[in-house]
Amino acid sequence: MNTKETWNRLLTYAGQYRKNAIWAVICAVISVVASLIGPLLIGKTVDQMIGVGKVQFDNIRELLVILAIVYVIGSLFGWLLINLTNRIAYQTVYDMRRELFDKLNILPLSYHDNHPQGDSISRFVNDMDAVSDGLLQGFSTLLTGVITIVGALVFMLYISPMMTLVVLISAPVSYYVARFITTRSQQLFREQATILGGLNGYVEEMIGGQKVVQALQYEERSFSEFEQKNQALYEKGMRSQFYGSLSNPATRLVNNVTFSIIAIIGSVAVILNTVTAGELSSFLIFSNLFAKPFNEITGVLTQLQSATASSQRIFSVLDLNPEQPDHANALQLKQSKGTITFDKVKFAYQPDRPLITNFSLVVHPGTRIAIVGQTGAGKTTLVNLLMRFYDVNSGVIMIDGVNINEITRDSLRQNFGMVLQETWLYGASIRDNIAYGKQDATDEEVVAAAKSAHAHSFIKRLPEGYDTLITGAGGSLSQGQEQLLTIARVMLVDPPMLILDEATSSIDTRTEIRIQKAFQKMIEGRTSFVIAHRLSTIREADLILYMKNGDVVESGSHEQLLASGGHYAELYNSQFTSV
Ligand SMILES: Nc1ncnc2c1ncn2[C@@H]1O[C@H](COP(=O)(O)OP(=O)(O)OP(=O)(O)O)[C@@H](O)[C@H]1O
Repeated sequence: MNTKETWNRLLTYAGQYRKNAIWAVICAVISVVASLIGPLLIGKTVDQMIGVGKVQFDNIRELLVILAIVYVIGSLFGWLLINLTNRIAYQTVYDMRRELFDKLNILPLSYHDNHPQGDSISRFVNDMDAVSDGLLQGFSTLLTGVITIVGALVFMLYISPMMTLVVLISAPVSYYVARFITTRSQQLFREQATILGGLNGYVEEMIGGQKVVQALQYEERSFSEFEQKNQALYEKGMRSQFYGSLSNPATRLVNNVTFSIIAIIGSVAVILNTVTAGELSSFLIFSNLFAKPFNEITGVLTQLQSATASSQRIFSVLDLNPEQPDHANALQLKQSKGTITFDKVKFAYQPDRPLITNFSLVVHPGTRIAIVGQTGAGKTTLVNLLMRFYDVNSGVIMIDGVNINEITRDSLRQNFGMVLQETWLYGASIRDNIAYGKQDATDEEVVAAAKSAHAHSFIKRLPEGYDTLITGAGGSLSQGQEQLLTIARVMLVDPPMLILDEATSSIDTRTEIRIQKAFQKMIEGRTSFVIAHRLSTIREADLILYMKNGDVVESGSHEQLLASGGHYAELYNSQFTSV
């Protein structure tokens, strides 16, 4: 999307607030015209003081009153203009944020799998800010700037075309001096932003990995790497600020020289009676008013460029294809019986890298299935397909004999309870976290679910009990406790089928026993898929699927698979027999 298309699109958002925009233009015109009438009145006032003893006090009083009124009106409309542009900018960004959030919710999971979270967050926060700043500054500065330049030029031409010529010659000089400096400083600012980004990333990594940093005694190296980046940022920051600080004084110098030249030429013109002293005063003020917006517009251009780049990043997400919507006649899956059929399923994340090549299986209600296999074997992929986070390339997956592609995604997912290794809790009370899948749950139901999940006793010991607030990342809860809460969450919804991912990381023995008990209780009577890491879970499963390179290469009970002496037996012998 090029710059023009981007701005057209951005303005269609702002265009919804056309009424405000029209009022903003009217306010800009009035405030600028008031600021231009001011110097004319000042000139006229000066001309009322013709010489010693020849001062027209009555006229001066009248002119000064009018001048005061004009300036008050100008300020009032200037203030209204700022408020209106604020409103347009914030409403536009409000709409874009809403649309982006909505979009992130309906994008296929492949988007989230393939894009770093930080990048999506940055589009949400930094890019939105850049757009809002661009609109805010761009709109008012460009509008008032352009009207001021045109207005001041007209008034200057009216007073003295010759002096106007001098101003017109100096304006480009001032503009190019400013541009020369800002181009250099912008380049440095960009480099500074890149270094800053790197530094942020580094600090984020180091804070996130503090445990590992300390465990591997990486602190000193980490500090010296930080020091290097910090030093680079300091140097670049100083240089960019140095260049940035040159722009204003340099252009002011050019403007002051012009001002002096005009003053000299103007004084001669006054002596020669071609202009009055008052007109010269007006002209000098106009020449200042004329030069000012050039600098401001140059400054705003950078902001507009950054707003353009940010809008493009936002629009590129908004333009992505959302998840294929449900079929118009898609069925609502009520309470499933729990029969699942995979029939000749083929799937690949990337067309040129086939993963699941031909998978068929019939799972009867209440079957406990353990999925085992090396890392990257495709265990999570199987889950992704069951939940329709991804759709199969060919073949079908059926639930109670119905193709899952013919079922609404919401009702399909409601039939599965999922407990993953990476627990997800959000910033709310423990009660709200448990009730996340059933908003209207009563307190009794929440407590009952927590009890079934063996979470009640630890929750009760917390000072605030069920009202304990969870901070974003789980706060002070242990990993095992977090998992118990997610189990309680699933218990509350009471789905007919389950997908569980057993934690591989070490959890204290007592919590681990609790989790196992909770898992066992949850699994009772339900069709369940467990990505299994514990021997007990695997042994107790009705069916073990051994996956390798995306395919199920062996399936059967523990005894059957051991007896066949294949991959599973090898895994069992290498991992579990020594325990
Ligand atoms: N979103 C994705 N896009 C592309 N390739 C992917 C994606 N997710 C997984 N893969 C690839 O598919 C293969 C199977 O991955 P999967 O996550 O299913 O393995 P897994 O058995 O669950 O592994 P682990 O035990 O480590 O979690 C891997 O080679 C992985 O790199």
